[in-house]
Amino acid sequence: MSASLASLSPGNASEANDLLQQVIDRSTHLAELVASLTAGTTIALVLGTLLLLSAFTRPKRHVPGAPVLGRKHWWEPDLLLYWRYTANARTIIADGYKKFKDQPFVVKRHDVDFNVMPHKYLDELRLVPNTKLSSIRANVQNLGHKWTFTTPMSESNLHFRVVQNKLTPELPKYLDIIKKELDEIWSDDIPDPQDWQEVDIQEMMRRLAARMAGKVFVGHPACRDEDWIRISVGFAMDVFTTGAILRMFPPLTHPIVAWLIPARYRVMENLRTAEKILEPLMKRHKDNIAKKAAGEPIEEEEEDTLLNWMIDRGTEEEIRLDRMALRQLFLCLAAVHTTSMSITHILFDLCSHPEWFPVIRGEIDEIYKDLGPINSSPESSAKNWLNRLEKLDSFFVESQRSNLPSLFVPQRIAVQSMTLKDGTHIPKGTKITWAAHSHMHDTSITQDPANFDPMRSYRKRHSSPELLNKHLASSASPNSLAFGYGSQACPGRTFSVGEVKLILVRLLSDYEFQFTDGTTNRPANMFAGENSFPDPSAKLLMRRRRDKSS
Ligand code: HEM
Repeated sequence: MSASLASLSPGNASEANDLLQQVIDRSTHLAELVASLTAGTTIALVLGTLLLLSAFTRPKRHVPGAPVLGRKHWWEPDLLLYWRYTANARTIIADGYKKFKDQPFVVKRHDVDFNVMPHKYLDELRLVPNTKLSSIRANVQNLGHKWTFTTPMSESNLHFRVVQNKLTPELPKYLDIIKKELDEIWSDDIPDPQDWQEVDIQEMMRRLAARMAGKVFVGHPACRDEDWIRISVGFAMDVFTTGAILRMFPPLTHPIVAWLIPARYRVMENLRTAEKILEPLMKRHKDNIAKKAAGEPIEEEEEDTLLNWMIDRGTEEEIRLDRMALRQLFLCLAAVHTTSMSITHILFDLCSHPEWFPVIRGEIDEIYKDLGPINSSPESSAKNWLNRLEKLDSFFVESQRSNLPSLFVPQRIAVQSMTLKDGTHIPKGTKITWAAHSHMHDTSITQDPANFDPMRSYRKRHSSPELLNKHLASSASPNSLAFGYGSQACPGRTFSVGEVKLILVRLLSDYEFQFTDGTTNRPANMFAGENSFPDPSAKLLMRRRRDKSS
């Protein structure tokens, strides 16, 4: 339009006036149109534009030659693939595994392309350090990175070191500690109904897992502080919700979408509350260090918590209050829901295969007869006692195989480009993963994989003396990927297996469970993208055991 105005000669003034009038009219219409837009429409328009832009500008990091899955027609834009993935990841991944299990393939999520690697590469990549292939970067990306304030987690691995170098080596001590705590707080969270009562077993288990983790992470009395329990459960939920909503929109839109997500404001509140609770604890510990150094007496011995270990060993930056608040809540995120979901899944699996209740209870009763109650003598330390629960251990393994929290385990981001022995190139920034669920349900790996067979690992362990310490619930092996694999596999796995067993021993010894509709039909797990979880609305009926004499 500016070009046509410039071409007018002075003699054509009336024509110019007409044209000018038209311009003014149109601008007025445009102004009226803009003025008539509601805030909602404006946001929708801006988001729509960014959505389209993102679809074409999003970085694509692929292992060269890897086919892209999830497209129904060659002309489909990537945007459709992203949405299809959110609703249908399970089918897309299973199809990909069937077609391409011996070569890398790509599935597209809104924010990232997953390069699904063949199983044969697991061992080659097993010991590659996090400076080259990073698990924490992959996790932080899943959690919404800067939009959920989790990015600093990828700058230090103090959270990993404290679990690996403090909690796990001192496991016997910490299991005894949490057993005592469990006994003291049990009746706060667990009802004792004489007749069938509907219970929200998932919420009950979240609270127990949060309390157990709290006892070890921050000690008493913080572990019993309702605010601490609330944020150690809530932080994960709020971060996941924020991350999941953000993932439904392309990265270019995140600066806008993030501000519209209520859960993100709760993440901020969780972090502030953690700082308030941790500040006096950190000060007390630092004061005590100073007193000890000066040879002065300290008023009260502190508990040997993971918090104190980190203060003693972390750099100034790592133990800054805001960083410590994030680190503690991240540890809760890693520890609480994973553990509580495992217990829920085991109970659901038992209720759908109730013939296993007497078998597991029989095992528990036998150990009682041999060792007495847990911690009643030097031989009955929690670790010794729980190690003897071989059938429960095997049930746990099968329950995990059937209910993996993520279809993709492990996940890594290539911090630098690397080339594998067979020449396969992984460009810097690529997200690689393994289709753990498909692999663990492959008939060449697991016989009759659709069958829930809880004694699979028990039979394997007892098939030869060399295998007795293999195939455990806490093992991270190429065919058992629930805890990841290699040097970055879950460092808290032996602790979490101990927690799960401690809680189940008490639940199964004292109570009966069944589904609310009286059937043995397990509520189907739910999926969002690659993540899977028990149906949040699923409850159980619970009552005190009637077949127990004392
Ligand atoms: C049944 C319960 C649990 C499950 C299924 C689970 C699963 C996992 C998985 C799959 C990973 C990633 C491993 C990899 O990429 O190779 C992981 C990492 C991790 N887990 Fe666990 N975990 C559980 C309990 C715990 C507990 C109780 C703690 C702490 C006491 C813990 C602390 C961690 C930490 C610190 C990481 C490393 C995070 C990172 O730096 O990337 N986990 N876990």
